[in-house]
Amino acid sequence: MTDAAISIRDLCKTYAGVKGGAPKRALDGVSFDVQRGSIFGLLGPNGAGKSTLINILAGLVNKTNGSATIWGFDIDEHPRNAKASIGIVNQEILFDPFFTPVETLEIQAGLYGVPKKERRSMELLRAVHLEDKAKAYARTLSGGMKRRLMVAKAMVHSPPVLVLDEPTAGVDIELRQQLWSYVRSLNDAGVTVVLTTHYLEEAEELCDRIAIINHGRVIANEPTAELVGKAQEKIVAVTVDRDVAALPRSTCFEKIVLKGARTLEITYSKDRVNAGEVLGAVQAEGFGIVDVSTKEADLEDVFLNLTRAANAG
Ligand SMILES: Nc1ncnc2c1ncn2[C@@H]1O[C@H](COP(=O)(O)OP(=O)(O)OP(=O)(O)O)[C@@H](O)[C@H]1O
Repeated sequence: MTDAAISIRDLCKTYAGVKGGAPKRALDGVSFDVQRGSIFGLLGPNGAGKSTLINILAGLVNKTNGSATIWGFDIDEHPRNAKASIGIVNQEILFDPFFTPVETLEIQAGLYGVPKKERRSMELLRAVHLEDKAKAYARTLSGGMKRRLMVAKAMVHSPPVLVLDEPTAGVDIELRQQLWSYVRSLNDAGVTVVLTTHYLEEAEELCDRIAIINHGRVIANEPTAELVGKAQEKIVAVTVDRDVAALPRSTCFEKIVLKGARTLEITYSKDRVNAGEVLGAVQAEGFGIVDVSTKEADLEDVFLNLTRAANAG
């Protein structure tokens, strides 16, 4: 029995080849835990295996090997309890366009066996800012509204774990912010959240911990701050005391470009040199330093470095 919200061990999935084609190994021994109460990010390039993993948790895809528990319930031994413990928002928008949002939620609650007096369809619609659309046909909702209805639909049975598979694809910035603030409020209320996203800044902003999956394998699984700290390349912008006629040279610099008459943008590898050495190299070329600013590495850098390294290895 594990205390994790989700616990995955050695999960493998091989899809049979279509029409005599080669079988496809989509998950190749994936293991990780999602702590209760956290927001966990699952990142990876297209085709990495994220949807396969989520569909196994949802009971929509049969795993080839390995095990998974949701809220302590093994998906093979206690599939009903495991399913009741998780709400999943899929990439595709799925609901009957002829039902209204409130009907959609009532039907979903019925499917999960939520008794009528425990249903909270209007409360959920209010939370996702769709109260005034409660009785409109779902087909008349905008893309962003449909997406938010999907989130409300995933929450009808009040699961302790909410999984969002690429929930903001095609959602504009304002609605995305609204969606995230709702996800945050659910998390504040104790719901464990797992999300897959291609928006790295978003994962960086929202997630406590991030796992990166590539070609069906986990290549990183760390607290967000540590993962971001892993980016090796740093950029420092240095403003010098006179116009730069010729760029200074040094083995400390990975790259140097002139930004305006007196500002140098220098990329350096922080596992090789430190900022002091970089500035010293500029001074050694006869420049006085007037101002300095650094750019922190973001997740995009880490992600590219890790996937590049994993692909090369
Ligand atoms: N039903 C299937 N039959 C055969 N191969 C499949 C099937 N579903 C997925 N795959 C393959 O398995 C691999 C993983 O796909 P999956 O959809 O899990 O990736 P993903 O990380 O979710 O990608 P994306 O972000 O594009 O959705 C891909 O190579 C995909 O082509």
